[in-house]
Amino acid sequence: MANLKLTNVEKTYAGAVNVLNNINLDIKQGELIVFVGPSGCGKSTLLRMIAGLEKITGGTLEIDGEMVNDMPPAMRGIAMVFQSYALYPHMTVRENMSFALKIAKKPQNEIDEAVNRAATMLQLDPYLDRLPKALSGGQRQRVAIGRSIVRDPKVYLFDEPLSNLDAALRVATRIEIAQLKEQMPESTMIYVTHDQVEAMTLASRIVVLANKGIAQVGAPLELYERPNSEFVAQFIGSPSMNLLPGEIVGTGQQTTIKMDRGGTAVSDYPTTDADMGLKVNVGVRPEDFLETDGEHIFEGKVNITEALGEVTLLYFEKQGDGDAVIGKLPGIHAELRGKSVKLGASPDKVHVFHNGTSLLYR
Ligand SMILES: Nc1ncnc2c1ncn2[C@@H]1O[C@H](COP(=O)(O)OP(=O)(O)OP(=O)(O)O)[C@@H](O)[C@H]1O
Repeated sequence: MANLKLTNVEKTYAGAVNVLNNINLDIKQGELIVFVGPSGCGKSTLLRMIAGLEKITGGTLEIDGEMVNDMPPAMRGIAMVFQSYALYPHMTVRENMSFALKIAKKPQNEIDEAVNRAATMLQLDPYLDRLPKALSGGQRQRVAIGRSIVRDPKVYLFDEPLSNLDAALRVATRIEIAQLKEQMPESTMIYVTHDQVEAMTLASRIVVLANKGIAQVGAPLELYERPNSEFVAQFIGSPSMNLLPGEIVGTGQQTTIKMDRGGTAVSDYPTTDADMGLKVNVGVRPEDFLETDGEHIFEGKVNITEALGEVTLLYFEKQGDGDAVIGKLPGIHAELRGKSVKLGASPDKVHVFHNGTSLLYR
């Protein structure tokens, strides 16, 4: 099992298309690292460079201290699970899972043992003699994962493994992957996804990629609670964090912000005298808004309500050229539609950004 170290990794595709720069990342044995970011930011490119399927055009990749930039994929001890499963259609589940070990000329008893162990881990025992076409999408993906487990790789790479599954199967398979990780605490995994919930629930650390580089790396709740920029703040969490313009009018351990559209926000972000008058964006997650009669951060008319059962989403009438504000209140609040509502938030839930950067990370 393995530690990975990426130092100043860079990717420029043929034709001088530069897609990644200055990627510095230490991945420790046993971590499950999730790469997230907008479409086209280079998540798959980075994963494929680690796998050896794509040339690293600058910087170094080390696995357990050894530079592997020019090492062929098969020598890296890496197994990759693809979104498309890539199973052999004419082979049974057992044959699919045995294939790599057969090619490596392992003794039959060793192959059987590895396949049976992986099948049990993935609850595939009843399907070992079936062909892939006789399996559900979730079962096929489990076979694809099983095929990598039998090889006992140093590093598992997952490229959006659940994106071909329907919503219910996604959840079930996500939980299976979490359980699998628990059964293999020593294994290092890197996982690419578009799905927020997968990133939040599976990752030991999330790497947010944007603008050809790493925007922030941290534990899921660290990114949720202390995003370093408006970009990360709005990328992590759904619906996105609201950003509302204002000006700093009080500094110290707590910061007071006069909101451009009326009201006042108080944040636990500390500031100094030098910050007086600074133009900022106040960030509040929809779920952190509280209805208030007192001092409000935002006041607006509710255009639409969406009752999801446990919560109601409030979509406010758009004000100025900013994004429409969204609130998420516990319970059912259809009665708020068309009403004017005042919202506040606890100071520990009020984020403050200047020029896109969090005041905590200046
Ligand atoms: N072979 C290639 N030649 C040139 N450019 C490429 C090549 N492959 C990918 N790119 C470009 O590199 C960038 C990153 O692509 P990549 O597939 O890594 O992004 P991604 O974050 O995985 O995207 P998505 O979330 O949409 O899958 C894109 O702008 C893409 O057009």
